[in-house]
Amino acid sequence: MIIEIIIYLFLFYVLHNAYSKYKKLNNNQLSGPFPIPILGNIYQLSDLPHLDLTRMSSKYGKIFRIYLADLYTVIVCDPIIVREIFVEKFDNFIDRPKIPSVKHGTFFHGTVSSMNEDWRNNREIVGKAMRKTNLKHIYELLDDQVDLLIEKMKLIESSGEQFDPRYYLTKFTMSAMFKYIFNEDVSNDEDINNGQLAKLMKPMQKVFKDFGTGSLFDVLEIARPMYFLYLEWFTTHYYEVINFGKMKIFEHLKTYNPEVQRDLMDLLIKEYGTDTDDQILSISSTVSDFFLAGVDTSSTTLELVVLMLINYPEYQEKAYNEIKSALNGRDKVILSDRQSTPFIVSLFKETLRYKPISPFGLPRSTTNDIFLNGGQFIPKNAQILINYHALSRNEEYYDNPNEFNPNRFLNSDSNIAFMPFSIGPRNCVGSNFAQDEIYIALSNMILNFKFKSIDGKQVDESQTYGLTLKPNPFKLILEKRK
Ligand code: HEM
Repeated sequence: MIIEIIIYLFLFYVLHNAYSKYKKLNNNQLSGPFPIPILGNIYQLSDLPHLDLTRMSSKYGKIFRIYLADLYTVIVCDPIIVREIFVEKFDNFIDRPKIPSVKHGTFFHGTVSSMNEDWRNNREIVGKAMRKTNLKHIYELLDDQVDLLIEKMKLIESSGEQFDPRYYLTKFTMSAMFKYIFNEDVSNDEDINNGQLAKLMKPMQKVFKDFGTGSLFDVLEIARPMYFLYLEWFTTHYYEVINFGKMKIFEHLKTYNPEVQRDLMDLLIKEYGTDTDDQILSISSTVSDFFLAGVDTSSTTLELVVLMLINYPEYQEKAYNEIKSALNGRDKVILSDRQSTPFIVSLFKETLRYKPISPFGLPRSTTNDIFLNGGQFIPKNAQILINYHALSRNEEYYDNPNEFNPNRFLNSDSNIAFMPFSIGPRNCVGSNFAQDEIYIALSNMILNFKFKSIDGKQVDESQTYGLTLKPNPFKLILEKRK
C-alpha cells in the first residue's frame, strides 16, 4: 500500500513537472531545445556547457531558453540584447537567482548576492568606499606587490627551477587584495598553502569547487529547502570565509580611528557601522565577495596571457620591444606607462576575448514578466546567463573570431561585443582595480623575462569548466631578459 502511494505521488510529481515545462507561457515565448521532465535540458549539456550553448544558439537564435532542471534559464548570445537588458531595462534584471547557493552564508548581504533595494544601497556604499580609497595608495600597493613577484621570479630563474604560474600569480593577486582590504603585507616566503593566506585560500578553493560546477539541488525546486539546510548544516567553507572577514573587522576595530583611512576595511566600517549583527554581516560578506570575485579572476587572466605568450612568441617579442622602448632606459613599468604601451593593453584584451575566464559571468534574475524590444517574452524569476564565449566568437562583430590576434584591439579600441566585466549599473565593481593589477604585473613580467614551454612544444590551451575557465596546470621556463 505504501509503495503504491509512493508510486502515485511520484507519477503525479513527474506529470506536474512536465506540465510546468510544456505549458505555453505566451505567444512570444522563447524557443529552445526540448526539455524532459525533472532534468529539463541538463542531459544535453556536457562538461563544457558554454560550448554546447554556443552551438545551440546557431539553431535557436541570439536569445533562447533552456531548463536547468526546473529553472527557466535564458541564454543571451548577442551584445545588443545584453545592452537592452543590462542597461536599458536594467531595473527588471537587477537581481540574482534566489537559489540556496546564493542565499547560503551571506543571507543576501554584501555586493554579489544582495537583491534589489538592498543591492542598490550596498553598491552605493562599496562604490563610495572604493572611490575614497586613496588612489596613490592603490598604485603604491600594486607596485610593492609586483616588486615582490618579480623578485621571486628572479630567484626561481637563477636557481634553474621551473616556474608555476598558477601558484605565484594567485599569490600575487591574493597578496594585493590583502593589502587593499586589510593593509597587511604578506611576506615573500609565505606559502599560500600555509600561514595567514592559507586560512582564507583553503576555504575559498572549496567554495569555488562547490560553486564552479553548480548543483542540481539548486535548480530542482522540490529539493531546494533541504539543500539549503544541508548547506547551512554541513558545509562550513563559506562560513570560514565570512568568519575570516568578521575576525578582521574586530581586529581593525581595536585600532580604528574614523579620521584615518588605512584601507578598504576602515572605509566599510565607517560606511556600514558595526553596531548590529546585520552591519557586521554586510561588511564580512563584502570582504568575502572581493576575495571570491577578485582573486581567481585576475590570476587566471594573467595565467592565460602568459600561456598565450608562450604559444605565440612573435607577440611576446612585440610586447617586449614595445615596453622596452616606452621605458627609454628605465627598469620598471608604472601604471602611467599604459598610454604608451597599447599593444600590451590589446594583448590583455584579446586574451579576455579569446579565452573568456568567466563563462557566464554571474547569473541575474528577472523581477517581473517582460517583453524585449524584439517582442520576445521573458517570465518573472527567469535566470539570465550571458554566454561570453558566444559573444567573443561572433563573426558579426569580429573578423576571424577563432584566431588569436592581439592586433585587433590596436586600431579599434572598443567593440560592442567586448564586455568581459559586463555592462550597466551592476557590472563588475572591481574592473578598474583588475585592469590596473593585470597591466602592472604583466608588463613588468614581460620586461624582465622571456617565457618558454618546458619541452619546446605548445602549451595545451584547453580550459576546464568551473567558476573560472582555467587552463590545465602547466609550468614554464623563465629566461632573464638582458
Ligand atoms: C579579470 C578580472 C575580472 C573579471 C573578468 C570580472 C568579471 C566580472 C563579471 C562578468 C561580473 C558580473 C557582473 C554582472 O552581474 O553583470 C563581476 C561582478 C563582480 N566583480 Fe568582477 N571581474 C574581475 C575582477 C574583479 C576584481 C579584481 C574585483 C574586486 C576588486 C571584482 C569584484 C566584483 C564584484 C564585487 C562583483 C559583483 C558586482 C555586483 O553584484 O554589483 N571583480 N565581475
